[in-house]
Amino acid sequence: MQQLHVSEHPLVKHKLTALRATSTDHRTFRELVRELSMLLCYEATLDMETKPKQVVTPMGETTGAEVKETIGLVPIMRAGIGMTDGIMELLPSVQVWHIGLYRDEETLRPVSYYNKLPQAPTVQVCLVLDPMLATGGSAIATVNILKEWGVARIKYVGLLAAPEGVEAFSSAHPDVPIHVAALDERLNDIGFIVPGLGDAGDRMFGT
Ligand SMILES: O=P(O)(O)OC[C@H]1O[C@H](OP(=O)(O)OP(=O)(O)O)[C@H](O)[C@@H]1O
Ligand SMILES: O=c1cc[nH]c(=O)[nH]1
Ligand SMILES: [Mg+2]
Repeated sequence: MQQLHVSEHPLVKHKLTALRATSTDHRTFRELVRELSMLLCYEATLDMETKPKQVVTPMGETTGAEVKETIGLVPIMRAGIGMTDGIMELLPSVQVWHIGLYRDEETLRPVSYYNKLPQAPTVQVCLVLDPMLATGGSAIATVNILKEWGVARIKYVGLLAAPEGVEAFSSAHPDVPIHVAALDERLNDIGFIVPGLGDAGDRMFGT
């Protein structure tokens, strides 16, 4: 589990606690997901490559930096959509490529329903966005799609992970780092993360 990065940031812990609470309404839930996503993105992009860039200031000139890599956000619908907006504001010239997957309630296997990736990759780095890594099936399937597309570097950014999901994901994709706000205790018998936060998509969109 070397590729697992669990945030230690006090703000992440504070906001995640509010997110988990049953009493948190849909609007606040969305706002917290947005804020947590930005904080986690900051941590997940600490190793992003830059190149020197000259800048003229009112007081002179200096060498600054600009992000070198082209970055793609890959939100897994539906719940991953809630993580996209805030991160788009942080990252310059980002592209967003949606992937539609839902988890079959009986088998817990991901079912694909949307993928409009063009033939050749248009980004160098992809951040897969989905709040919940439960069995890991949805995240594994998405990274399979991105590797087949030809993306060189991929990271997963989520909010909560179950140990079972981390294990499965790390075995399938040992090269892909996982960035989350917390590693929870376990999955229950219907594949939900415990203590978790319930159904992320339903809480986000009020369904
Ligand atoms: O790790 P897994 O076992 O694959 O489970 C995680 C998936 O389940 C949830 O999506 P869901 O299927 O509920 O779809 P939704 O976002 O449309 O509600 C969640 O957002 C992940 O995509
Ligand atoms: O706990 C869980 C597991 C999968 N998907 C969710 O939204 N919540
Ligand atoms: Mg759901």
